[in-house]
Amino acid sequence: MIKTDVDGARQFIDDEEYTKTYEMAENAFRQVEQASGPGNNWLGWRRILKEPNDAELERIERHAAEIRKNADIFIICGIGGSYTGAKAIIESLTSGFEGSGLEILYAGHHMGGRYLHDLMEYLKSPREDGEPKRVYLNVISKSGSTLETALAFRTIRAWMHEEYGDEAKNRIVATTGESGGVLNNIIEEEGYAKYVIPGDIGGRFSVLTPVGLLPVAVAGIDIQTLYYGAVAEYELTESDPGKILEYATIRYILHKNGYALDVIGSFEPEMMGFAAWTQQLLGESEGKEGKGLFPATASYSTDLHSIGQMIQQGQRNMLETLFVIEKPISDLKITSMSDNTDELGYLEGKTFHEINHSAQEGTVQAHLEGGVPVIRVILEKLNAQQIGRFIYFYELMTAVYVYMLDVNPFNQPGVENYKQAMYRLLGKKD
Ligand SMILES: O=P(O)(O)OC[C@H]1O[C@H](O)[C@H](O)[C@@H](O)[C@@H]1O
Repeated sequence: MIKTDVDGARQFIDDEEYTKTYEMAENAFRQVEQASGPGNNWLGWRRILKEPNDAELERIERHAAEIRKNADIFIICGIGGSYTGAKAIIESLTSGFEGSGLEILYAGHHMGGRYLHDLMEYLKSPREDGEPKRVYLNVISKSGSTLETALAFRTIRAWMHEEYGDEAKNRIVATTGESGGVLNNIIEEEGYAKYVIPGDIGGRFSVLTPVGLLPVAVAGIDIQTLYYGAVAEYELTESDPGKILEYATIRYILHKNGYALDVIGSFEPEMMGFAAWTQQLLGESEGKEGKGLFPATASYSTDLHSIGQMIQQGQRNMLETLFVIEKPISDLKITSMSDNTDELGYLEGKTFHEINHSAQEGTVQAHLEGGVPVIRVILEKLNAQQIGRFIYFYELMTAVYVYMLDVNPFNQPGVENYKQAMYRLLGKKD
């Protein structure tokens, strides 16, 4: 179960307003449950947990094991919902310092030429033993036409075909919509392996489809445990959505009362990928029709030394969401020393977890005193099961809360505007 601690936000909310608004949250949940709200053909993220596709999970596991055996580098080529979730899971559950074994790299998430140039140089450079690097590529795009992803894919696959010849087609895997889109034409022509993103699941809700599951399995994470964690949270919240409704109610009231920003962060750097994932999930879902809380992110305690000042004493229009991990991720202790020149002797014997926890508690106290409502979303442990639960928890909370705003959570019409202007400048026909 994902737990929440909303005491730090409730003190900013009137009881009567809370009770009245909670009924709205119940109605919004019913809209999700009965598929009766706007965008009701985009609820596949619930369907896949109600009826898990074990055959697909097994296919992904088999394929990932083969890639892990043969690859030096696995490139995740996608943007937005087509990479944020996989990146968040991988960063939360694997160490960044493995140093050997399979390396996971990212492409197609921006159009910086230097990054892609340097990535290509790195791919082309030999391994330490002088052998060429064995590169695998997973291009992920629901529409199959997103420019950032398509350009990086063109660059990398052209090189892979040159480098590996016919073998390239066994090293390139495509994850896209069932049909249509340029990517499907390429897959057909080249014979790449394909995974389908179901038509009723939008990008930012797609992490528990092959979009996220294949890269995560390639990273060595147990996707069965992850997936069934989400299933367990789905089942729990179907019969008891109380925590979700409480959270959505509070967010709705704060929004209505003029709050403009939700600063989403964690004292665990491992959770910052999820701050980015949540940022897209909430931002593209609620930021329409002049509504929505801007989802900002803050990484603690790092950012206490920069925007912490603003959170404490800037304009009073922000709430804060903290992702908390209850059980220590590490038991690393403060180093004992014979002298106390650095004056840190008073911390000897304590773990970093204890100190980080005190920093968190102190920050929450200070922010509450400074007038910032704080919501804590709590995972018991940092493991695949809890991460699966966390993903569904946020997907459902987002849908419920955005229905309360009387907004369709599942489209993103505003994203098209920059694309049209950009394509005009680039001289794209039609
Ligand atoms: O998977 P794709 O079709 O390439 O889309 C990738 C991303 O870009 C779009 O512009 C949307 O704003 C996002 O919601 C989406 O996740």
